[in-house]
Amino acid sequence: MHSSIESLKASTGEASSILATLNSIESLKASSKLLGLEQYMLCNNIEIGAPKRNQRFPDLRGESNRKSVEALVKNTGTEFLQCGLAARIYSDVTYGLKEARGVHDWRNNLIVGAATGAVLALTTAMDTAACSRLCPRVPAHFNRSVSRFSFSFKASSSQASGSTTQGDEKLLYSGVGFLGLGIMGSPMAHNLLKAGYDVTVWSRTKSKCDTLISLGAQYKSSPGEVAASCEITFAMLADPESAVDIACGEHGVASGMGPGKGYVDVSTVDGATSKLISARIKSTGGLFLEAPVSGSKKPAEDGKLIFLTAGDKSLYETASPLLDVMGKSKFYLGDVGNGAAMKLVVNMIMGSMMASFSEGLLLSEKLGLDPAVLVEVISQGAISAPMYSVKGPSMIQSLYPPAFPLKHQQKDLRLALRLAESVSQATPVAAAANELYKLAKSHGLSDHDFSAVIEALKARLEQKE
Ligand SMILES: NC(=O)C1=CN([C@@H]2O[C@H](COP(=O)(O)OP(=O)(O)OC[C@H]3O[C@@H](n4cnc5c(N)ncnc54)[C@H](OP(=O)(O)O)[C@@H]3O)[C@@H](O)[C@H]2O)C=CC1
Ligand SMILES: O=CCCC(=O)O
Repeated sequence: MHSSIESLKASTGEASSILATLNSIESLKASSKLLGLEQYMLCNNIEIGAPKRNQRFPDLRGESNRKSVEALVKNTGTEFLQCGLAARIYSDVTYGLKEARGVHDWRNNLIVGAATGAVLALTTAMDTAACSRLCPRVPAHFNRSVSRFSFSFKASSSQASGSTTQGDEKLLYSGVGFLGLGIMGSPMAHNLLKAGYDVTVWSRTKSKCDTLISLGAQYKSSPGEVAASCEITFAMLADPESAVDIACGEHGVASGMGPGKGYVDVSTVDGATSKLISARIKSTGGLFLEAPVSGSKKPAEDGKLIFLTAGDKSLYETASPLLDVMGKSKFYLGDVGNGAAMKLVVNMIMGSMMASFSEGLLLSEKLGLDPAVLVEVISQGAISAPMYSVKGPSMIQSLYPPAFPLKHQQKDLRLALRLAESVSQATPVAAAANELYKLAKSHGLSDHDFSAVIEALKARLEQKE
């Protein structure tokens, strides 16, 4: 009788200790869910666990910049929170067990270890499910999820061994295509590669792909093949003609598109061209986003472009992490055509500014003023713009290394003037500037930087003298 009472007491003690443990687990589950931290991070594309292989140690690769420092702070914060959560679970369950059982022995340690692991696994699984519900348009492999802790270790070991085998990391990357590796396309694709994405490239001139291939990019022999092998394909092409040809022509992007795929055209074209491409892409079941960029060669290299996007909002959301790798900001402007229009208005202003600046530099010289001092004066006043400080010194030396080719600036002015005409607005300043760029082209300056427009003015002045 006595022994059965003792064994009943013992089993009651065990039961209450298990109950206390379960209560601790429940309260911790609730508090971690209330915090919602992991879910917030997932839905905002903040890395959970260790950074991706190719994103680690940017300072060692000489790529340290504002973004890498931010990423470092975010990752450190995340890992700090995860450690904090584990520590709290451990201490709460230890306390609960000790209170319930009145002793602290190896059994407590065993139960505490199991409970901590179980709660972390459970909250991870619940967060993943919740985020899938909250972010339904983000494809599964963009969700940094599954077993984060085991992933962290796998990522670490692949970094440590320097292996190019991606293993589970492949789950996290989407195949990203990039077409058109000119002045802008090359650094943009390079930044995607550096960020760890699985990039496939194509350019009309195959040799333009060589550097990126040597850095790990894949190559396909047509735009259609790139689109077929990638979930999202970007294109950075010269003008409306090449943009249409590459998207809709034989072996073009559309031939490789289909449901679940997206095409993002970052070239500067007019709205009508963009709409035509959009219709063709959408006829395949794919999604389309126009996303012309503000910013030139250096911002492209630094990942500081400004995206002016319009089109399928869901593609905008899916592509956002990629845009964030290549740019410092992005605007979503609604229907296809609005991104193109915004870009053309911006470049119309820029073309006129550069023509006016050129006129001022030549006039200051003629008046016996030092144009270098003019550049300095401008840089300190209300009309200061980075463009004047960056281009002014080389213009004074008659040097025009191409960052933004003059032929593209003239193309943008031509398209902007047509756009203004479509709404019956007079644009006399832009029209005059356009004439100067046309003149510069006729002097063989198409492939020089657009600041070479000053040479057209010089030629005109010489003619008059
Ligand atoms: N440079 C700048 O500062 C900026 C440019 N832009 C815009 O970005 C786009 C690209 O500019 P950028 O990189 O400077 O120009 P580039 O002239 O350096 O590159 C143009 C790209 O288009 C490709 N291309 C040209 N014609 C054809 C064709 N018929 N068929 C297939 N491909 C073709 C070229 O291929 P390949 O070389 O392989 O032959 C190259 O990859 C333009 O629309 C421009 O207006 C926008 C913002 C800034
Ligand atoms: O389209 C070219 C834009 C260049 C720039 O924004 O500096």
